[in-house]
Amino acid sequence: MEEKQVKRRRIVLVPVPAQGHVTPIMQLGKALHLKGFSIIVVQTQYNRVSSSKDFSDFHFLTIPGSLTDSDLKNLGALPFMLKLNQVCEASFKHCLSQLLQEQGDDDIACVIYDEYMYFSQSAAMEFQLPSTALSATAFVCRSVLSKVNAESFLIDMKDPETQDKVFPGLDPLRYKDLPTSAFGPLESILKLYSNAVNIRTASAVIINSASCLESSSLAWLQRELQVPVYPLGPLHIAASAPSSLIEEDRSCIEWLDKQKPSSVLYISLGSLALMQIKDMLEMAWGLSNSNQPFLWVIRPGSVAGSEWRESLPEEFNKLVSERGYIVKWAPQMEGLSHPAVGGFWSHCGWNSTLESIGEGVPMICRPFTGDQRVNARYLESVWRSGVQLEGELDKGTVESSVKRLTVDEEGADMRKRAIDLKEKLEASVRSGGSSSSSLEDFVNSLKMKNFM
Ligand SMILES: O=c1ccn([C@@H]2O[C@H](COP(=O)(O)OP(=O)(O)O[C@H]3O[C@H](CO)[C@@H](O)[C@H](O)[C@H]3O)[C@@H](O)[C@H]2O)c(=O)[nH]1
Repeated sequence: MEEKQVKRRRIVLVPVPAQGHVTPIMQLGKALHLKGFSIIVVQTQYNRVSSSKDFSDFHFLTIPGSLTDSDLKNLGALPFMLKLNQVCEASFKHCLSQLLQEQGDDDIACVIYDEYMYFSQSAAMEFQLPSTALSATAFVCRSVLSKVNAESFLIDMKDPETQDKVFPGLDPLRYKDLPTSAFGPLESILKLYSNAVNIRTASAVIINSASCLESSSLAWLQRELQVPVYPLGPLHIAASAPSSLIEEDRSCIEWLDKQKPSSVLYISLGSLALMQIKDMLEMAWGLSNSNQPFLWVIRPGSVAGSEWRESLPEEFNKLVSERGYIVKWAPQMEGLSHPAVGGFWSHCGWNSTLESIGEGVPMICRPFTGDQRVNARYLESVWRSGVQLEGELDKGTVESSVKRLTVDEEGADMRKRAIDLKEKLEASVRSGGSSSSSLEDFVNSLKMKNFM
């Protein structure tokens, strides 16, 4: 007898073309696919996820973005995002209209877009399709974007006296911890923030965090945003979906296999951070003096000036061959879950933060920009599973913080707290946990006709 094919309703995903944003939206896609939806990923031609075996059931479409080579070379990340929003709206509308012609408007359950791809929301509205914004940051960062008037905040920040003060209502965050960006001019920051704050016009908001990590910020958002807020994180535990845009060097896992349990410091600064050679040398010497083994991800283009290898002293190269391992890109999740890894030196991007907490690994926090300072402050002062390095980087501080994390009693205490958080996060995505129930609620809301 012929098996009757059950028709799946479709969900359209619109990722930002950058690793830290692609990762959570693809994990969300995987989680929703497991709930019975068919997934269409609409990407621009910049930085695309490929339809690997992990996404063989997903359908991938590309919309033209029409940015010039000079735009791509010269625009910083924020002006790039603003421009992308201008140039993609028409092509996305065309794409949606074609999808609707194929099967009828009842068939698309929702357009889920990264909050910085806000052109998707106006396109969805034109076709009267429900839309949901995905926020790839912590609840507290999302609430900062809504609570802080960016214009007056940036003026206050010009006064050096203000920087160390706690921002009213955001304790323990200080002015200097709030998300500013080194990526673009003031004007772009204000525009992008104010557009992203328009998240209220979406039908709902999904956030990649869990209530056990930051319950009061979640409660504030649920009160203030006036649209349903679904905390579904950590998405990487809810649904594994490897979506690396850069080729992973798996040889580092073999190297980790040969190291002692909890001895290695894993160092990675995510997909965007740019490091100065001066800081890199201080790190190298501090690591050298700490006597701990290390696995260091040095992504091409992540060090200002291409001659970093030549800038390293010969002794450091010797040290790397004896006690360290350098790769261009690692399978990070596998690395963090490896028994040899005892600590993580991170820029505190939100994915890395969740992945580290999710594996019970304590952190050395050296944030660069944007939300990373908020995450670092929370890791040190709220979750108490990290130490933050502030001010000028020098080899003495690097050495002592590596020892604090991997050798001292303080590191063992941080590890205990990190493991406690890991257990709570795992419980939140298990059936009946807060994030798992929230996913059920979101899926049920998609079945209702009035979800708009
Ligand atoms: O060798 C590596 C290094 C990183 N990763 C992965 O790359 C992702 C990096 O994401 P994240 O830690 O969030 O850093 P960024 O790439 O810097 O992410 C941007 O986007 C994030 C989400 O909005 C923000 O929190 C950050 O501040 C912003 O810089 C993570 O999933 C890592 O597992 C690898 O797989 N291999």
